[in-house]
Amino acid sequence: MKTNMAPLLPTLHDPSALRHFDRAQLKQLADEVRDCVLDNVSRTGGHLSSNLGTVELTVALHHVFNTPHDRLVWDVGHQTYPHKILTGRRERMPTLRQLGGLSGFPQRGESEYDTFGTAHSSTSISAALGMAMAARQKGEDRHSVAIIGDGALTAGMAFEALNNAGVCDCKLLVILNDNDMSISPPVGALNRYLAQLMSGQFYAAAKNAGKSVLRKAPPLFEFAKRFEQHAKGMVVPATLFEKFGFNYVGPIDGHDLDSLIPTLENLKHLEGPQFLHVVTKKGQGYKLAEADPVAYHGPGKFDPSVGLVKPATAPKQTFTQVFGQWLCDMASHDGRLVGITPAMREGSGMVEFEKRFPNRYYDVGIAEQHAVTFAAGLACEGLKPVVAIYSTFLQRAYDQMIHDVAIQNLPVVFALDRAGLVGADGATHAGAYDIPFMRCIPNMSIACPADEAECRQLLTTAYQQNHPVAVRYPRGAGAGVMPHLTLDALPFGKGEIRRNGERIAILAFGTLLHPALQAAEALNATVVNMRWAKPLDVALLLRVAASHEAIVTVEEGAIMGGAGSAVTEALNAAGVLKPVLQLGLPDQFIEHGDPAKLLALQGLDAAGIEARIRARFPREQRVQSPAPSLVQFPR
Ligand SMILES: Cc1ncc(C[n+]2csc(CCOP(=O)(O)OP(=O)(O)O)c2C)c(N)n1
Ligand SMILES: CC(=O)[C@@H](O)[C@H](O)COP(=O)(O)O
Ligand SMILES: [Mg+2]
Repeated sequence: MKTNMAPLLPTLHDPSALRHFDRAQLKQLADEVRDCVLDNVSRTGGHLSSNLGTVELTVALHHVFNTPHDRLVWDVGHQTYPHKILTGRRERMPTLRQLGGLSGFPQRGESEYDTFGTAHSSTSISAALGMAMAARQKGEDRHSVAIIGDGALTAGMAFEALNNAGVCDCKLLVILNDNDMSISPPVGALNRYLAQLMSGQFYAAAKNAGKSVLRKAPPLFEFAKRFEQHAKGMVVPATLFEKFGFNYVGPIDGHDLDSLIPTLENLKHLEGPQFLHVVTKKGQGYKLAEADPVAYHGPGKFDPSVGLVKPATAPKQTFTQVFGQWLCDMASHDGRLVGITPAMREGSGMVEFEKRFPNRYYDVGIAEQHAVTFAAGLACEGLKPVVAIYSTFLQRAYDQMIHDVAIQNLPVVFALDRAGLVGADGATHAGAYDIPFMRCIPNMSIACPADEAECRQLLTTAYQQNHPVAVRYPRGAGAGVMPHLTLDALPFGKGEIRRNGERIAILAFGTLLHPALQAAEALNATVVNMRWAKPLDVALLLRVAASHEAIVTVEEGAIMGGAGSAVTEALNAAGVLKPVLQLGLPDQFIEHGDPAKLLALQGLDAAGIEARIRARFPREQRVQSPAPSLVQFPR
């Protein structure tokens, strides 16, 4: 709805003013916020369709609640651009997800309105419950509101929190933002249940019961009656959430401020845990995103008047695509293969696999822990599960990896996408820790392909093993070494010398082999493509160590406990005294920005690797090995 009123956003520096806006002003404000989201995301790229869907909800929340005193906890946080725009960050929106700019997610350090840092899903109810109980314990009068999507609600963690919250006496409101979408169409029994809640049949059966429940809460009953008359919203009891101990209200139209605002106002005055079911549309207000919310979930830059267009020249093949093709080829070859994704079908390159092998494809929802144990069960019965999972999301399933897969030594392949820095999503999504956290697990192996061709070969090698193996590869494209479409493997646990030089041997794990090779040209160093962080090719390492003055290890992962640490451990164990320079990601979180720039800032591009080696091992000085008397080796 466009009006002739002067724009409201430019003079709105925090949400306190909008608390006094009338309904017409709030509607105008929502329109302005939506335009602002579309305009900015089309210039920066980012999570578009989820944000277009939360505009009215955000306006209503900041209108009704006394933020930041009242706590809004957004789940995932990829839908918080309207919240950022309304909380003093509108002018910084052009910097979104860029180096030094606004984060794409809530961050406590960015604004006092960002009450809880997020980006991994399904944490909001736990965090909001913690805040609500803290308020109670401290005698503070405040509301805590968790806003969680229907996709995020599929995670076990969300249900752990509901289970706890339902018996807690505190001011907690959980808002389910139900747009009937995850990144891809939602899956599972919960989705079916939510669809039932929405169905006329359920509503008809529940309406009378709803009235009797609501009579105990007169103001809510009054507006419920009004909604019925106007057929705008409805109030029904819902067995599942009520059985968890919540007072369930909804479903209501999450784009209708006339429904949202009085509902929230009334809920504010009810005692005990409250659950509001709000129905929204992903992409609301931008026709192209409404029609294709998957494509507009996280687009790059685009012209809003045209929409997303196919690039004129085919872009370089990504590691994700290499994996997707390999998965289909291996599935054609071996009927035992099953593919599992925890809600990341597109991001993990499994769209084609689902089409071609629907009975061997499992999207288990945002449920990484379940995905891994489910794979273990499949493997017990002789199937060959491939779990495609982002490195950062595997963190959720650490115990499952140890307890259910590794201890039982089950042949599960982990296709670990987004290993290393991911760029615009920042620290929460960086695949920085997988080598350290997997390397210490007995029975696990870890392959680190240096390019696309090796990625395919090492996936085959991993698949041939009779124990768990992870193959880690980064976001996007690599050196452009395209695979042959055969299913040939590389030797298990073996590296290769890629360049013979003198003095310094650079041991590269993964795609940083290529900048390492460039650096080595200038240094005349030896370069080894190690390929495996575990098992380490110790024979090759010792051979190289014997013929060089110093070792440099390079990896796109945390230095502490990483592949470089494996090298120093192996040298120590063999009683070899050799200086080792470990290059990788430092002991700090690396924020969002262009991935190449971020790597350069960490000294992990060719120039940085060369400079750091020169600084540590100047050519004019002969490299000294550590004094043997200082080190005791066990016999
Ligand atoms: C633990 C975890 N797994 C996977 C993801 C990737 N992810 C981000 S948003 C999303 C879908 C969320 O759906 P929903 O909560 O319904 O929000 P919507 O985008 O529909 O608003 C997924 C799977 C994540 N952020 N965290
Ligand atoms: C919010 C979230 O977790 C996802 O949407 C993520 O941003 C996707 O990342 P990719 O673009 O690397 O698939
Ligand atoms: Mg959703």
